[in-house]
Amino acid sequence: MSNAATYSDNYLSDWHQQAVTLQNNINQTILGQENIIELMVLAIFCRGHILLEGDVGVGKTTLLRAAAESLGGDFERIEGTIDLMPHDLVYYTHISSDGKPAVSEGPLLKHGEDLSIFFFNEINRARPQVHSLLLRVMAERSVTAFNKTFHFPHLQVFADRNRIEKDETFELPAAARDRFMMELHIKQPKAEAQLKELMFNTRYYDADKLVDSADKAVLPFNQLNDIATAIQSQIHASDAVQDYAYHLCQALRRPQDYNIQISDVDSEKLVLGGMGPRGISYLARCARANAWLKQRNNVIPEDFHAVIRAISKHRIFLNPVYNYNGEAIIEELISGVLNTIPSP
Ligand SMILES: Nc1ncnc2c1ncn2[C@@H]1O[C@H](COP(=O)(O)OP(=O)(O)OP(=O)(O)O)[C@@H](O)[C@H]1O
Repeated sequence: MSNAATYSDNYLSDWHQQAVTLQNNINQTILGQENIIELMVLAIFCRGHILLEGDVGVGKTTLLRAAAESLGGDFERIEGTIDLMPHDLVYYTHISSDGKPAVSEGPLLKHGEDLSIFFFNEINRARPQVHSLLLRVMAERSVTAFNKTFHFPHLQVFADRNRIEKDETFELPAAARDRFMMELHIKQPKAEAQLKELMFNTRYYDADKLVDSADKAVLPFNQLNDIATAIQSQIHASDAVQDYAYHLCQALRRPQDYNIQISDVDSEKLVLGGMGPRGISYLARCARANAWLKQRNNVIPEDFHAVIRAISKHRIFLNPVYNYNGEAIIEELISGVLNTIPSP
């Protein structure tokens, strides 16, 4: 299959340049996370929500703030706490300057249609009632309050959660995790030079200053929906590539049908649930966006390989007997699938 074809449409190439600028901008702020940043850029151009998870102090919040600042539009941030209630996102009550009780629009409502990024820090510290409201907002980009429906057509939710601290937290249910296009796992950089840089370069000591140093609003955020639609309609997937992607998804769901062997695991009983239609369509959309970012007008198997982990891992549910080693097994399953399904 040829992967040399490049798209000719000016609209797509102008936007490609802007996507590269966005990517470089975030990379200049955050050290050693090139792969994660590339995936975030893909999610942004597919209009997908992102959940970031990692160890403590690895720069999750700083990365999400840097991405939000670079994107432009109005930005709102909320801290997940155990006492946060759904209405705290929608309105708050206070005593106004004339001494009377008053109700004002909360973080979700106050920016109207200009709300571009809703950043939910430590999402798993918030209660399930709050998660449910957020789910609706993520799925429908709207919320009903004061007898009226408010719309946020440009909204993208970025959330993070700490991988280590699980006390007094509320795990996100499967349905909530499925609404996130990608779940990204961030680790500290491995390279000695980068770790020394993070240790000794004062630039990285103050996250506020660091985020402030990035160029702001490098994209017209309110046109992202249009470019996302154009990418999906103009980047093609041949029948052979569609077959390939179909079998990737099937094999992740039913590895036994593809004779995929995983050490010490009964493949017949391994997977309880895999990617549903939302997940597989996210996979196809991100593969198209990846082809576009690599300046091709056709999708190739490598486009699926680039995004499959970020999209499928949080959608694969194992038989509980394998949960003790779940992460390693899912990784082995994905590698097994990629090695087994023949590329067209
Ligand atoms: N890869 C990185 N690039 C730039 N700065 C980093 C990086 N990793 C950590 N830092 C710096 O470390 C500090 C902590 O970062 P941050 O608060 O974003 O981490 P976190 O993962 O969100 O922490 P927590 O787990 O407590 O929520 C900040 O000053 C940030 O600038």
